[in-house]
Amino acid sequence: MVTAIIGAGVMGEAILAGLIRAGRDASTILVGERRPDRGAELAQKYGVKVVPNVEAAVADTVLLAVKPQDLAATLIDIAPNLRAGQVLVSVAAGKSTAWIESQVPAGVAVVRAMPNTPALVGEGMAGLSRGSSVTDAQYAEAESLLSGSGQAIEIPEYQQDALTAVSGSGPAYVFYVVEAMVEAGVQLGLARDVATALVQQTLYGAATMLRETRTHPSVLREQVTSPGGTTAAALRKLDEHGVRAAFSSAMEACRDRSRELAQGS
Ligand SMILES: NC(=O)C1=CN([C@@H]2O[C@H](COP(=O)(O)OP(=O)(O)OC[C@H]3O[C@@H](n4cnc5c(N)ncnc54)[C@H](O)[C@@H]3O)[C@@H](O)[C@H]2O)C=CC1
Ligand SMILES: O=C(O)[C@@H]1CCC=N1
Repeated sequence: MVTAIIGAGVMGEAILAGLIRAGRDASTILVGERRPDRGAELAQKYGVKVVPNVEAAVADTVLLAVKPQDLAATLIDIAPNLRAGQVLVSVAAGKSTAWIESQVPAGVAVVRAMPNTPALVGEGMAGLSRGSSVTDAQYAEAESLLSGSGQAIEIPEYQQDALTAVSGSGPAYVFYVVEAMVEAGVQLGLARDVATALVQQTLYGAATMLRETRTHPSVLREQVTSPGGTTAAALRKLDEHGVRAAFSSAMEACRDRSRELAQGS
């Protein structure tokens, strides 16, 4: 079974790294990347073969990791080389299976997936949705592309825009919060490297508590919050600045942008 990754930028590399980490033989992976220097970099780093995207398109399973705005042109390029029975997995934000199916030969099994960048370190979270003609075996093959780099769940396609707002874009919100905490620590007089180390380990520890205790986050937050203490003073300020409401409206904007991308803009 040969797997191809067409578009090997941030996300394409994250999935490629996951496949290699999961034990997939590099000789069974083709990369179709239009930037020659980027292709050469990945060939050297992972031992995969880099080929023109039209050649990559003949693989048993083809993962498309180009920008949503580049997907139509990419499908026009590769459609003549696709055939019924192949599995085509797209990670392009907003792009529906129905639309992709309309661009490729009948019988190609289309799966829409929304991964995230922690896939690069084996801790990704991906949501997958089947198109109109995907067998269980074909779905399992698509899932194996993503599960090598973290967790993968199946969701109804109408929920893909919401999932994008939570886990697809979610790492960016976390990194944004980290930046804000480090800057605030520096403002409070800590050296930048000290503030960075404190924030990183705090994030890692809190994430590990969430995963290992399986306790509701509000309970974990209360454990930190002594009555009349320091944390209560900080949380009151976060509420005063509307941080919860800001997350709600940011994630609605993310969902809406995913819907707009479906229309091609
Ligand atoms: N970056 C992220 O956190 C996530 C991105 N995605 C989706 O993944 C896709 C890729 O995003 P990124 O990796 O961030 O973009 P990127 O810009 O880093 O990578 C896209 C790559 O595709 C290549 N490319 C474009 N057209 C091509 C073609 N016709 N043939 C061969 N190569 C071609 C580009 O040279 C580039 O290397 C997007 O559709 C995005 O919606 C999904 C989940 C998370
Ligand atoms: O920002 C974007 O459009 C992509 C999709 C999800 C994460 N990054």
